[in-house]
Amino acid sequence: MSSGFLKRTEIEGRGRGLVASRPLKAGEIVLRDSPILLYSALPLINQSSVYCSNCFRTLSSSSSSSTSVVPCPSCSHHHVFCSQNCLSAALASSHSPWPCQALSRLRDCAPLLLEQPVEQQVQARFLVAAYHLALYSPSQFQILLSLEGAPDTTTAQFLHSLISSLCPPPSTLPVPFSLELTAALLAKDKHNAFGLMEPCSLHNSGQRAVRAYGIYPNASFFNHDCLPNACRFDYVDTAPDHNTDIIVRMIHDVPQGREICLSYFPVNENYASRQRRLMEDYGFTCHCDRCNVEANWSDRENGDDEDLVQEEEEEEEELMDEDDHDQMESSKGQGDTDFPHAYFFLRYMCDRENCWGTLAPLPPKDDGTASNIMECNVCGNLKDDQMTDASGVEDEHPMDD
Ligand SMILES: C[S@@+](CC[C@H](N)C(=O)[O-])C[C@H]1O[C@@H](n2cnc3c(N)ncnc32)[C@H](O)[C@@H]1O
Repeated sequence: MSSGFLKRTEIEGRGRGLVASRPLKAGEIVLRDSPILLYSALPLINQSSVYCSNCFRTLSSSSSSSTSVVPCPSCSHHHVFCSQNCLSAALASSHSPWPCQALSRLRDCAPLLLEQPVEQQVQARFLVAAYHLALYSPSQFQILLSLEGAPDTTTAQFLHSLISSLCPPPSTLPVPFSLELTAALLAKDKHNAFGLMEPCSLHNSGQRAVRAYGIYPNASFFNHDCLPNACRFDYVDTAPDHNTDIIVRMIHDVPQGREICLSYFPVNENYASRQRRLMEDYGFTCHCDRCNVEANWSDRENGDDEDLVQEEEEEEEELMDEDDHDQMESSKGQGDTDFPHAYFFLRYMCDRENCWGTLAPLPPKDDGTASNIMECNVCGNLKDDQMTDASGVEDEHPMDD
């Protein structure tokens, strides 16, 4: 991929990545990407459908309980749509006869699958969607196969045998249906899927679930950094069209040639939790600047002293606690180059309770000056950037160069 903003290149120890083709400004939109594949993140059987099965918009509470919701004529309440248009679009693509029947068979004839954690049921949904993509758009299926992710046939065995016995893809599949292919697909999904979150208002606790997952052909090349310089936004419920596109905006200025990275999860997690997650979910050890600093913190501050961690406190421990913040404060005195994240947290982390979203400025104004309005990529909150003056001129800060 090469655009006016980003160039794809090989990066030592990280595979392919995206670097700035020219100096990039805070707030600039560097990528707008449409999914090649979208699938629900809900269990196979869920009583009340909250989202349209085509566009994944939230069904309004009035429409979800009334006749204005349009059900699939074959599987009825299992797949409902926000409009006749969405139903027609789905019947001609993602919810055509084979995926509709395959999901029905998995729901009705695989009691063992329904006993598995939701994660595995969602993987079954992904496989149906991926095999359907092979039938429906072989070229996009090839793009999916070209993404990063090494197959693991052991973990794929259970789902592969279910699909081959209950709902094998039609013989017109352009690639041989095999355990190896199923394993490869699951690996692509694990390393590359982006979650489209449910609306913030559904949960006050800050624990937001994912409503759907998408595979985005260009955004899949962003590598991870625990102090990202860009973040992604989605507007599933508010965008008038292409509502499942994701938009990546710069958090702050970066020079030409700098790698552009996202954080694969909220930036407030502590070192031990981040490293665990990156290894388990993405198969790598992070050596970013923030990790290099935090690797030298004591075990206690990093949250990996098992004697101190009670089972029931685990979730809380995964977030940065007061000790971490004390470490930040003391390290800050050693110079900003040793510890840029105190500045990052202050300026770019949403301060709304339990949000933990990242803030990026709105796109620059027409005359090129930076916007002083910051938008949170989780709760959508807009706030004035205290560190940009009214004319859009920013304070000098350590993350620009
Ligand atoms: C979404 S893909 C990113 C693009 C990928 N590098 C590629 O070549 O297609 C995620 C995978 O990239 C690699 N990766 C991402 N960030 C990394 C980092 N900071 N250090 C090492 N590897 C990284 C890991 O293999 C991870 O599973």
